[in-house]
Amino acid sequence: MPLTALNASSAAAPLLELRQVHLRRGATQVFAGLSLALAEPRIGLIGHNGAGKSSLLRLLCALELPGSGQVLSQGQDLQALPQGRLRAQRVGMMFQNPDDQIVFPTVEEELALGLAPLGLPRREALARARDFLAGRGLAGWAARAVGALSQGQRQQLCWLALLLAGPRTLLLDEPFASLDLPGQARLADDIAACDRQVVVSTHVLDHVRDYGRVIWLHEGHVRADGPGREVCAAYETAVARELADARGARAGMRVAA
Ligand SMILES: Nc1ncnc2c1ncn2[C@@H]1O[C@H](COP(=O)(O)OP(=O)(O)OP(=O)(O)O)[C@@H](O)[C@H]1O
Repeated sequence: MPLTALNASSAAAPLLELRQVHLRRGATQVFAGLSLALAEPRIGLIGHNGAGKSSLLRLLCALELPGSGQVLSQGQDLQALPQGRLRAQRVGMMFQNPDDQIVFPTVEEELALGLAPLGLPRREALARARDFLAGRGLAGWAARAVGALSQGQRQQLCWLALLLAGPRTLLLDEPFASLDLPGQARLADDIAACDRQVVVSTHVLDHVRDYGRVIWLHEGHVRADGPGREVCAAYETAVARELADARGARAGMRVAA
């Protein structure tokens, strides 16, 4: 689906929506009444460590269930959708740690897993996986053992698996973290060319600065929400102020001592 169509359909119901969501993880109340409608084709998520970015992504693909409130996919409660095909076609996630995502021993098998919701015979799913790799100049990867890939290569595999599976919304949790510079550029190009909704959590603001929408989470609340350039600039200003205050406080303590 072209991005323009994504935009047009967003006028009806957002692809994903949180309504008054409360979420507790362990001893931490992560969200207390968070509401968000996610309709734009590209959305960035930024904020300090522990702000709630991963928790939000996990809610959006039903890996975490809210204590109260609702997570909706095109107006339907995500929890009420049967696990498997229907849910897999709506939303998929690329994890921060590839080892949380990869389950099969070889690259082609891992890629074929993403096609399982289509109900293809195993042989055909594997053939499609190989074709997909060949189309990206990676034919030699097909039979490679996942355990013999580097961290960055495993992260790349996770992205390829999600891309091949092709849900309507792709949730990417710090997807650039282990990639070398060419890998980061390739992923950025892939995201730019992708005809799906993509939500990216990152600490590298340049990866989302040009997005139409960036959400800055702070301690489980939305601190700013708007065009990427404005929200990233506001975040950078706040971080600079925090650093200056902390340095000032340390200098004050040294003078007092
Ligand atoms: N598995 C867990 N069990 C208990 N609490 C957790 C768990 N994972 C995260 N939390 C808590 O939930 C809160 C939000 O964490 P989350 O991982 O969503 O933040 P984040 O913004 O993705 O952080 P980072 O930038 O470090 O990845 C934090 O206070 C964290 O301590």
